[in-house]
Amino acid sequence: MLYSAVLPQTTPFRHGHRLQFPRTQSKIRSYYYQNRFPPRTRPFLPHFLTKYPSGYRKSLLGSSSFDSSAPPSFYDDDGDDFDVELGRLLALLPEEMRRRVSEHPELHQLIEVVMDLGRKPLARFPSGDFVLSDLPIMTEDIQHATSQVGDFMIDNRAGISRTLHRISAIRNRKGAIIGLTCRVGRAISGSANLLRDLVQDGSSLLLIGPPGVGKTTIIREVARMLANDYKKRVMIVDTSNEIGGDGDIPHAGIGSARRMQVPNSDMQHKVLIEAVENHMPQVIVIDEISTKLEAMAASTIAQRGIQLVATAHGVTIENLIMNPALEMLVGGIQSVTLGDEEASRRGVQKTVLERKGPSTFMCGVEIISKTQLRVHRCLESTVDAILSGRFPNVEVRKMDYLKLSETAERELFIYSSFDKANEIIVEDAQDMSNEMTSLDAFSSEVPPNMGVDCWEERTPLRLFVYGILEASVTQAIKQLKLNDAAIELTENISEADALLALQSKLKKNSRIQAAVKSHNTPIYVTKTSSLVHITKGIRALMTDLKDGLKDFEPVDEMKLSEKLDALEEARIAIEQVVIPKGESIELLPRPSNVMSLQMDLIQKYQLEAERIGRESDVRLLILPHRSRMDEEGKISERDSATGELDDFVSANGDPNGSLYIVDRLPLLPD
Ligand SMILES: Nc1ncnc2c1ncn2[C@@H]1O[C@H](COP(=O)(O)OP(=O)(O)OP(=O)(O)O)[C@@H](O)[C@H]1O
Repeated sequence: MLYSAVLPQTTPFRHGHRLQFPRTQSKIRSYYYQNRFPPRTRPFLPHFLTKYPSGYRKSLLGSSSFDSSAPPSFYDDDGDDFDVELGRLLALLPEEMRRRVSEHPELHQLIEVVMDLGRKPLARFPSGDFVLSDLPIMTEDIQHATSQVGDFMIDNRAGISRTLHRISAIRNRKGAIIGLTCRVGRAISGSANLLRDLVQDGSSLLLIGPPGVGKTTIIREVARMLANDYKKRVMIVDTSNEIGGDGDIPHAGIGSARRMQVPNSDMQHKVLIEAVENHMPQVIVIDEISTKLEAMAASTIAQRGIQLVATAHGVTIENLIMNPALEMLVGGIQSVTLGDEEASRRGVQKTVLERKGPSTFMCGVEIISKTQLRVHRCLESTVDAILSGRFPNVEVRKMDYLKLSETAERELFIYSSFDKANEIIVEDAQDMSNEMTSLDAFSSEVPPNMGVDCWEERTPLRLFVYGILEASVTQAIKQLKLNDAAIELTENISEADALLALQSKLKKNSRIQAAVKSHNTPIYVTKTSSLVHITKGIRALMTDLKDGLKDFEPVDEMKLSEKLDALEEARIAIEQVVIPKGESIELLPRPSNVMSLQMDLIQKYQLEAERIGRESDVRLLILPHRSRMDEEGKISERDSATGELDDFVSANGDPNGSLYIVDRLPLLPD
């Protein structure tokens, strides 16, 4: 039964009011679910407050009416505690909003409620935003909500006692709260099962992912798993009380793991060290490492042999390598100048980037979505591979939630899947009660080196379309009967795998030409925007890129490495020679697009540079003061920014270059 269907049987769902629920019905449901699902595999059940004595129910409806004589932990594995906790978040909302959100079919997947003064309130669901009221939010609505939550700390976050919800405030310049983001927190049994083998091994794990992808939820479950299932002494350093929930008694979702609160986020690194020195933990769990000090503290802890499980914001391991505050987590990066002999033996530039030392973490996990992860079992090897322009070994692990019936019950199913040389192996969906069997099978079947294919195979081809209607492209994709996920249209040229453009339009846009040139993106042009030509173009690019992926991608990776190398060279030259010594310095010869990147960096330091040398020997000379560029420098810069398509074709039009001509249409006017 849906939560919304339960609500009409209750009295108005307001702060301080008791909810009524027919006892007989609850007994039937409890019996049904307890027999249907083994512990820890039961879904979140919509029956509301079924097993609490009525006096206790009242205490769950708002922090101000919280009854301290209530049992220390009301959370158990039945899942219905989530309904209680969701109720406490919804109690922050005015009645009309509460009713509308309660009637939403995705109530149990609710992510956040957003209330901004003078605007219509929104509920965020996985399927998108839903307007909760036609009336704008008023000051009283915000006051009503904030009066029921704990104190807002320096990070502008507050919680609701004994729940996992996070209430974040937006303030005006005078400090008054004018907006709230109310994030629903959940303890999800099974959410870390894809990592169970690594957790059990004692590996230190670094989880990275963008905001809201589910990092905290996974890390909370890892803490519980380690403490309860593997009987480890686990200490959580809980910077915003998000892992263990608000209040002094931690949420039952962390099991028997202990939790240290952090007075303010600047103190996180100190509390980390204190945790080790005072409480003899075997495992430390920490959410959101974001500063150099925190990264240093984490690396100190790892050196003491403590299993560390942590999260950081970022999308891929590469993002960490590029982040000066966090690069230490992966061992730190340094620029090394090789001797001529060594450079030619390795076939690389004289200056290369290398990992400085051991990584703080054994494994890295990129969280792609709530159901998909990429595991780098050996983070050090991944970093070394990225720095040297190779593809890292990576395991793709997937989990799926399947809807079982129209009653919106959910049961967790698990897939273990990976790709091996274009072959996709997906094990049968299994009931969670069999999850360990599934995982064991998975772990033993994962080949030690899965290489590039497993990474690339699942990534859709990102296409930047120029001068052609997106609707036509979508229609062409349909005509070709391609998988929906095979092509993704992107508006960001730098992340595109290919460009599909109308020839006449592309010729007129030198900015796009320069951009694709600097990213080395293959171009496909059509002479007309007819569906026939577009379809031909897409077929050609799919075939080329599929066939050429292996030859093509490593080249791009090499290019990335060269860019990193060149930028690091420029940075070191500026910071160690030009600025402190006031001397000019020549960089190594580089391709023109890489020099443009170096030039951007130099300008960020408010310095200027000249291009010197000829042909293959062109390089930048960084000047110690602001000076006018000589004519040669100006001309080269202008050329790269506004170069004609003709130049571009002559530079890239060879069969091994990045220019592809659809249906052999000539690019230049006949
Ligand atoms: N496996 C899951 N199934 C359903 N909902 C989930 C799952 N994992 C997380 N969520 C929900 O998604 C939202 C975001 O999760 P969470 O706070 O863990 O993300 P996060 O990556 O830590 O975010 P941030 O970086 O902003 O702190 C929450 O409402 C959470 O309850």
